[in-house]
Amino acid sequence: MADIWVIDDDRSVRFVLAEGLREAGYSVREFEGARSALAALASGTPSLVFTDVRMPEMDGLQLLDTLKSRRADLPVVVMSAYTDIASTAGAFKGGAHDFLSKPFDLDKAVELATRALEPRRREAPPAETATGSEPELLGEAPAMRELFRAIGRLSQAPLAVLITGETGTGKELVARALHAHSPRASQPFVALNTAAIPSELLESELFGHEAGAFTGAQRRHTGRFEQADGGTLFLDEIGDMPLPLQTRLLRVLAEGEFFRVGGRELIRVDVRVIAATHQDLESLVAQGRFRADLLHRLDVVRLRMPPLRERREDIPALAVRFLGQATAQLASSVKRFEKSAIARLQAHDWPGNVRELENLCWRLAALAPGETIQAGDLQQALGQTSASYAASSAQGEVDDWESSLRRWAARELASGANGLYETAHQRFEQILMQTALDATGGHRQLAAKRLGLGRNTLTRKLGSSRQRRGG
Ligand SMILES: Nc1ncnc2c1ncn2[C@@H]1O[C@H](COP(=O)(O)OP(=O)(O)OP(=O)(O)O)[C@@H](O)[C@H]1O
Repeated sequence: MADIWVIDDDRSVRFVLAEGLREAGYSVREFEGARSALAALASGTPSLVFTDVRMPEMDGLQLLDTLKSRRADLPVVVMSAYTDIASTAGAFKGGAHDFLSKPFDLDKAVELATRALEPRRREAPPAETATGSEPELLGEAPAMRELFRAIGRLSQAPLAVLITGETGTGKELVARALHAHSPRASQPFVALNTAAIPSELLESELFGHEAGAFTGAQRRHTGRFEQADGGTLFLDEIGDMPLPLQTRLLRVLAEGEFFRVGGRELIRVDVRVIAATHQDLESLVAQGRFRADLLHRLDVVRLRMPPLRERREDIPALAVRFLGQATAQLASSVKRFEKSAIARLQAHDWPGNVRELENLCWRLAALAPGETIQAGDLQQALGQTSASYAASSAQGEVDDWESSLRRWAARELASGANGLYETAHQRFEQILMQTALDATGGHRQLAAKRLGLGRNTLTRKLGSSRQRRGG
């Protein structure tokens, strides 16, 4: 009979789990710490281990390490109340069979044991240690805990992942977390928002172009695939990709090689692709707007981000975090939410999800008059943010670059950079001018008109921008 060991310093957890497993017909031994379990290894070996993480004498991840060094094929289930990605990924990295977040459902735990004791399937290859800064995904709701567990597990296998969810639910953050905890963590993470780039430029953004490949292509440009070589490419809003490009993408994903636009050199890359969408790709396939074979290739594993209104219990912690960050970064006076304000936030429906909440907190940090924020202070601000999200999905894009800019500025400031204004301003002008020129086929007068600039101003700005770039 399978012998299961349960290791936990918390007597009640140990008791409940052991009893549940015994009732299911397993023989169970209980240990209150890692040392006694290790000592018992001398006289017998378990078929499966459940271990807690935080225990006084030796922590569960260390125990996992020791157990794995002695019996690499022993399935170990790590249990913890700490379901942040660092813990779950730490467990999976250490070779855990699974991660059980506390408090757990006993039936689920028993079912997990049954599955763990089935003949072993092929496991993901061992991973290197992840490095780099970790995005902080907050969430205590069951769906988020489940998601963190999935991220921990998936980060070790280079599978394609499709992340679905409404705008602002954290899809990009999840993609970043998958990368940061993967063996590719020290390699680049490159993101491309398909919806934010004019379709005629998308191909060269993805695959790069040679100088002279088309009007406006003065010099060679490496595409995002090349930039992401060895790392992860995050393709956001994949449902907006034009069909011809879908065909090209599919081929590149299958073959791992491509030509730059206008190029003859075959480029080989090793890129893990993570795609995201707020659209229903199945219905796009049914309408003939998305290739079914591309969907299958991208959708090896699907992660669904719950909208914020489905996890209202997470709203207080998110709001407090965002308000704290915003006041710190704006160097404004410390502010806090009154209970009534938190209740008001929890009652709101958040069409713009976490991003809307984040934007609201920035607005409050900048504008709320007092040190405490009350329900009444929220009424107007909430009306404004939600109306803008509900009004049009295009607004989402505007907010998208605004929050990217904010993140960039905060990151630069945190790393001690100076002269941000000039750098950002130059990039801003350059991007606007180049995009307008591309959209008008290089016609300066028309581009100037579309931007609302005089032709001479545009020419002057283009000249100084070229000079700066040494062109
Ligand atoms: N669980 C979370 N914890 C902390 N911050 C979060 C969380 N989810 C989202 N955010 C924050 O909310 C904002 C929006 O997240 P993100 O850009 O990842 O959403 P998205 O789903 O990719 O949006 P879109 O579909 O519009 O591109 C970001 O600033 C992100 O940091």
